[in-house]
Amino acid sequence: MSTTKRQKREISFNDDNKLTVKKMKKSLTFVTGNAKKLEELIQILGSSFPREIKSTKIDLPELQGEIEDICIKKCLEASLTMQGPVIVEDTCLCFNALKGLPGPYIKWFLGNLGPEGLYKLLAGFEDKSAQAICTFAYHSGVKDEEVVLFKGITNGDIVEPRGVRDFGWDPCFQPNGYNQTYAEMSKEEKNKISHRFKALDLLREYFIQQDSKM
Ligand SMILES: O=P(O)(O)OP(=O)(O)OP(=O)(O)OC[C@H]1O[C@@H](n2cnc3c(O)ncnc32)[C@H](O)[C@@H]1O
Ligand SMILES: [Mg+2]
Repeated sequence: MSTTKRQKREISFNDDNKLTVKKMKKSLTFVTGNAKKLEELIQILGSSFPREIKSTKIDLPELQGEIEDICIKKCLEASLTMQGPVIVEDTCLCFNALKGLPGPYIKWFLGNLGPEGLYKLLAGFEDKSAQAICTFAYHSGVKDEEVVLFKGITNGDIVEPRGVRDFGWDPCFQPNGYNQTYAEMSKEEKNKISHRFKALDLLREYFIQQDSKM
């Protein structure tokens, strides 16, 4: 094993003058311009996650294209900027009646139309169903290593906005099997079923396995 991959250890003497060796968590930087995403990530991963999460607020450029390509490019950009292990995330809201649009362009639709406008976009369609898709991308920071993707999807309907307005399109997304929008649910409840939770669950498993090999 190369020394760069070996887990750092903290060596100290305890009260009885015995030598203790504590494994130090390796860090992982979440690069995002969105404070709400970071807040949810911290709540979902909790303190048992094997890496220490750091964050840097950078609004990375997002190229047009398929979700996977957008995430891979965004992640490589972040890795180059940070020169170390990074994760980035891209969230899409895909209306089935519109064949998946706005999809990755939801930020611009939301910014211009607001949750009301998103609901009205589907006025002419009977099908109000939508998919909330969260894709996390990880890069180790090591040149030539590949980006790893983790995707979570929650299905639901686009409804007339209800609930608090503190995070994006939450007021107009009602997950299947619930009569509350994401914005009407408590944060704990949203974080148990959300697109972000599902993606982070896969990411958590990946790091538990990776770090247990060290
Ligand atoms: O820097 P990044 O991580 O890219 O943050 P961003 O705010 O630019 O985020 P995206 O590019 O992924 O665009 C997704 C849009 O959807 C919004 N959004 C993301 N996750 C959401 C969630 O769980 N509920 C409601 N709105 C969400 C977010 O505020 C953006 O307007
Ligand atoms: Mg963005």
